[in-house]
Amino acid sequence: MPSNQPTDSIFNQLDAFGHKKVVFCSDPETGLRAIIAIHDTTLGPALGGTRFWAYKTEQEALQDVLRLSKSMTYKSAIAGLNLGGGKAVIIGDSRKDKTEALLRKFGRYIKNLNGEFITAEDVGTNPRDMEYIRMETQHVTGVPETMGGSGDPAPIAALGVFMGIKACIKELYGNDNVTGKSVIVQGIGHVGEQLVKLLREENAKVYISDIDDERTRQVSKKYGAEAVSNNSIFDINADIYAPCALGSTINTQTIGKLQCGIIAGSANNQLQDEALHGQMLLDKGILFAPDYVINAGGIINCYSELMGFSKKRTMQLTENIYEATRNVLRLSKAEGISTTMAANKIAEKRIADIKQVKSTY
Ligand SMILES: NC(=O)c1ccc[n+]([C@@H]2O[C@H](COP(=O)([O-])OP(=O)(O)OC[C@H]3O[C@@H](n4cnc5c(N)ncnc54)[C@H](O)[C@@H]3O)[C@@H](O)[C@H]2O)c1
Repeated sequence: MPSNQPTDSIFNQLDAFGHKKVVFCSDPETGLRAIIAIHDTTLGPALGGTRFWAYKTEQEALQDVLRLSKSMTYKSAIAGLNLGGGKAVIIGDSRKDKTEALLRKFGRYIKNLNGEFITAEDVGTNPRDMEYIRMETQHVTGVPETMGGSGDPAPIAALGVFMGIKACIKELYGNDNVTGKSVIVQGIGHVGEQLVKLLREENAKVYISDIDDERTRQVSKKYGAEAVSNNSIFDINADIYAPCALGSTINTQTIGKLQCGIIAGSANNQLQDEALHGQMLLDKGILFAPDYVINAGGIINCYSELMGFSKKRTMQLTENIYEATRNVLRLSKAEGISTTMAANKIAEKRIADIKQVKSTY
């Protein structure tokens, strides 16, 4: 690394994360400002969602897309998919700045990558948005069922998280029964709401919190979940904390407050510092289901769509998250390492093995 570069130099950041390619998309006419990050394509094309978010700074957007795309590499690897890792962020307020022209222009940028990057929904985007992108490029999944796609991946993502929760319960309690367990679901958007539904169907006690008060009221009423304020969630004595909003909610401050035995949710990059906070959770005896292991249902849905969608196969692959989580927990226990380190080891081994396979022509 050149020594005369500031530590926040873009190139230094790319080197630190090990990215293959990062594309900056700027189109003043539509207002598009986006970053597409392709982390690794050893296992296949880089697939990852497009997040539409009002980042405070460009630096924050870059950090997010670099972190998220790297975890997509690991997510697909551990789920056994033939996909690499990528992600995109569009900078803006999804409720105000989203237009057909902006999304289609973004689609043109994806088209120019010739299949090296394939996208899908993420926070701030939905199947309708994918439909616009689809008008410009075929390299998009999660398009509506009416257009031959698999639709919203959120229910499958929630099923995967539910399987991860069950695997953790099995580890702590000896059986994987959710009934009677108490769960805090933070963020009741596309995935969070579906998770609340699955938990309530098996009679878990569910607490919910969201920055959107109206939505909290609706979901609370619909499923019989108890609404709590976002400020007080770490004061609640629940068995499980399921972060389903944005990343970095697990940090030195919140770990100090957490009273649960299990953390398992859908949000990407839940640990503010993977090594430090993974170890802190291990030391405190909190079982952490690595986010990218248990939230792989969404990517599995997208992968199925690329392979010719089969609901049955998608469900089977998603249910396998139970066993994938169990494998991570076993390795963590056997080697006395954090669950994130254990998951990374399993994912990195698969990538290294397949790189070796692909070295022969
Ligand atoms: N949608 C998928 O298929 C999928 C798949 C895998 C992982 N994920 C991840 O799961 C998380 C949720 O995804 P989603 O599709 O449900 O997004 P979403 O935008 O539908 O929902 C996010 C919810 O979190 C709420 N929220 C935002 N900040 C909050 C805060 N500080 N505290 C409490 N609530 C807050 C929002 O109001 C919203 O209701 C994201 O991190 C996403 O990357 C989603």
